[in-house]
Parts: sequence; C-alpha cells; structure tokens
Amino acid sequence: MELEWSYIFWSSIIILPAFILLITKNKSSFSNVKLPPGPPGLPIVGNMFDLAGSEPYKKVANLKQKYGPIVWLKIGSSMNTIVVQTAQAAAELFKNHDVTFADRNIVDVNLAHNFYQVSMALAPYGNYWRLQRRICTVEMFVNKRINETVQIRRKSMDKMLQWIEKQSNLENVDRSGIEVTRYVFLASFNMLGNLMLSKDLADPESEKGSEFFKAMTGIMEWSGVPNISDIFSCLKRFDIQGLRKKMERDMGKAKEITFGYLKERIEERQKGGEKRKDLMDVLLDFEGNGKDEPAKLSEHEITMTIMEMFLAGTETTSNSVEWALTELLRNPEAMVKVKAEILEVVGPNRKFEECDIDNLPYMQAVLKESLRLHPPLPFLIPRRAIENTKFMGYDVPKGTQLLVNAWSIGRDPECWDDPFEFKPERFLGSNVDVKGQNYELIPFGAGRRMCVGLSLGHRMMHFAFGSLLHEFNWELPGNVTPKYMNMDESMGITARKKQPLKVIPKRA
Ligand code: HEM
Repeated sequence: MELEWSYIFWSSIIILPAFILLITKNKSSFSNVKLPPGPPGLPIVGNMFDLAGSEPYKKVANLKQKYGPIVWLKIGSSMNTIVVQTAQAAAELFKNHDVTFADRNIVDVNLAHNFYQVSMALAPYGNYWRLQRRICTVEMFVNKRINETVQIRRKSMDKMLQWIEKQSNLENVDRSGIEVTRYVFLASFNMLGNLMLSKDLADPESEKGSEFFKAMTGIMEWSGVPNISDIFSCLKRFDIQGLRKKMERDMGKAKEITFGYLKERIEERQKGGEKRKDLMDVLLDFEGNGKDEPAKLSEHEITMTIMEMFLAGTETTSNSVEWALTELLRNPEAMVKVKAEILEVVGPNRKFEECDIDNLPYMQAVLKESLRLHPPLPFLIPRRAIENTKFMGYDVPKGTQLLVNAWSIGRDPECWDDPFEFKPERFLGSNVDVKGQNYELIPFGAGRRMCVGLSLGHRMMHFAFGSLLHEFNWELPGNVTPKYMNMDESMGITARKKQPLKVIPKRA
C-alpha cells in the first residue's frame, strides 16, 4: 500500500503545472455555489491525503469534529466527494435524496471487460438495474428461495468444519493457530458456487475450481487498491500501477472459466438434461418483453452477473465472521454467554442448523454489535449524484461522489452510549436492526441501492458463526493476549483485519 501512495505522490509532483491551470479554471465555475464545509486541499492533489492510508474512513471520521455531519473533499484534480458522517445526515440522505444519489461511481478497474456495463452494483439507476435486482431477488434472495436451498449451505458448512477439524489435529496448531477466516471464505464461496452453478468451486482437488478461485481473489484485491488513474483521469491511459492490466487478466480468466460452465450447461440443456434451478438456469430461462428490457440475456451478461455475486457475497461474509470472533476473544464474558446460549438451544448432540438462528438473541446481538464497530464496507459502495442538488443546505454538483461513512455512523455518540465499547447487550430488547430502517446501523446500506443479498448474507454469516462456536472452543495462541490483540484494519474490497485472526480450535 505504501508503494501505491508513493506512486501517487510522485506522479502528482510531475504533473503539477498542467493542473494549476485546471484548478484556476474550475474555481471560477464554482464561484456561485455553496459547497459543504471541508478541509482546504493542497494544490493539485486536493484532499487526497485526507483519504490516504489503510483506514481512510477513520481519518475522515476525525474531520466530523471540525466540519460537522457532512464533509466536502476534492480528490486530485476532479473527483468532488461528499462524505456523510452521522446517522442524522444518513437519515436525511436515505429519506429525501436517495434517488438523486442512486447512481454509482465508476472507477478505472471497473472498465475491464466492460464489467461496469453489466454489473448490478455499478449499473446506473434505471431499467437494466431494476431488471437485475428483480431477477436476483425473486429467484435467489426471497426467504422462500433461501429456505429451499438450506441443504446446499449445510453441505458447504460440513466441509468447512471437516477442514478445520483436520487442521486442528496438525502438530504445530497449538502454537500458531489457524487463519479461521480462510475457511469461512471458502465455505461462503462454495455456498454461492452451489447456488449459482451447482458446483463446489473452492475444492482444493478441482483444478478448474482452484484457478477460478485464484482469479476471483485477484479481482477482489485489484478492486480495493487506490488507483492514481481515478484521481487524475488524464493518467488513465498509462495505467501507472498496472491495476487495469491485472484486472483484465484475472477477470478474463474468471470469465473464461464461467463461460466454459455456461457452455457446458447450454449443451446439457440441449441434450434434454434435467434443470437445476440454480442462478445459471434462471438467467438462461429469462424472457423479457424486448422493449424496456432485453428479450434474452446475453452470454456476457449471464457470465458477469454470476461472477459479481461471488465478488459481492464472499469476503463481506467471511470478514463479518472474523471480526465477530475477534471481538468475542477480546471479551471473554460475551464468549461465555454466547456459548452458553448456543449450548442451551442446540445442545451437544446435534449440529447447529440455520433454523436455530431465530432462537439465539444473544448471538444475533453479538453479530450486530460487531457489524456496528466493523462494517465490512465502511463507505458502503460509493454513489454518484445524478443531477445538481441541494443537500442539507449545501449545493452538490452533478457527478459528485458520495461516501456514506458507516464506520463513523456506527460510533455516532448521538445514537450510541459508550460508542467505542463492545456491548452486545445494547441490542437485547431493542428493535434496532441491520435491515436498512435504522440509519444508525447500516452495514448493508439503506435505500434503493442497499445490499440485494442481505437475507442470504445474513443467513450465511449467522450459520457459519454459530457452527464455529458450537463445534469448537476457540483460544488465542500463547503469545497473544486479548488486551493486546492487533485491531488495525486494512482497506481492500472490504475492511479486513490487518493481521488475520489466528486461533486454536479445540473440539467443544
Ligand atoms: C455480511 C454480508 C454482506 C454485507 C455486509 C454486504 C454489504 C453490502 C453493502 C454495504 C452494499 C452497498 C449498499 C449501498 O450502497 O447502500 C451492498 C451491495 C450489494 N450486495 Fe451485499 N453484503 C453482504 C452480502 C452479500 C451477498 C451474499 C450478496 C449476493 C450473493 C450481495 C450482493 C450485493 C449486490 C449485488 C450489491 C449491489 C446492490 C445495488 O447496487 O443495487 N451482498 N452489500
């Protein structure tokens, strides 16, 4: 990451003269508008350094004291940015300006393989986006469909528990522990692989599966690196950090493999093979009206939609579980309580099942509290103003990028007592939930663009977390004490634990 920022810094110095001219020009066109308050930027780079580093949402949250609930930043030469920092400002946004900010900001790596043209998460607010959301919601994410696919998740969870069991018997595990998130990541990947393609793609024994997995993790990595091409658009064509090239390569590989699966499926169907009712079949069966929606989805659209679900649903889920387990290890009393609750409800003689989740209010409170403190997407997914607008008394020009600082909102002292403390009890007997109605707790976002996979992600996260706690007792390696655990974060596609959690599983 340090290397990326030094690239940005030196490139900025080199192109200084051209931008002095540009800034002078821009100033005059903004002279009549009342922009939100924000720190003065530096020439050329603007407020780039206010967002630099591995935890930009924390840096920006610190600006709240001085500038209030919304902050204006100009990143580089042209990226106007507004950051929403409090629950009250988020309420104003989602209740009264949701449509105005319903477009997405497209960054350079999104151009690879024209991903931005077919992605639901990046699509402009319009007919194609509506169509994609409708298909995915009806066919994958309504509770009825999620309940029908419970066995698929059971199978992936069993595999995960077996992998961990195997690791726990290895010799040196007692000293170093295992990276538990890796297994949750693989299990989430397989759950989604089965829901979409009826395949276990994270199977170490499948060569094609491993290749796909590698390419997808590459895509996630390149999506999370700050890119100078986004800050200085004139540098796009040089691709100084090589990110677009890497994205083209890995997305190309993942696309090729998914496309191969699609071809196989088409042939299978032509031979009269049985339908599987996974997302691939649903997308192949789609028939639109041919007017405001396509009559059929193209092979490119089907391939990319499937890939996108992996991108959106894997790391978000495993990251949520990692933070919740980390918080429990730092708070042994909460660990004792949650284990006792699970033991009482599930008992020692059977597996943890998805249907147990509703009967475990304390476990649910632990996950909510962890998501409050560690939202996997601390800025949600950046939005973009569709038109010039007035927001909270200020002018916001069309095209402005909007970041919702869910990290800062989760610590808003106006809404939370002891906002920095981990206290799951605060949610017991409270109606505050993560479903987009309570603007002080928005790890899945809110409004029209909120997470379309919420119900599934919610279910997978609780299922994995409950299963890990039910099957094993978790201990920190001898050289790590709860008090001194490293809690630093590092922003990639999600805000991960900078030092991955290493824990020792002991059969419960
Ligand atoms: C714990 C798990 C998850 C978390 C915390 C999470 C969080 C989020 C957030 C914060 C957004 C942006 C919302 C906004 O801009 O207001 C989002 C969007 C999205 N999520 Fe999730 N997500 C999770 C799981 C999933 C899963 C399992 C899937 C699908 C398999 C999924 C698919 C999507 C898609 C497609 C979007 C874009 C929606 C749009 O732009 O209309 N997510 N998610």
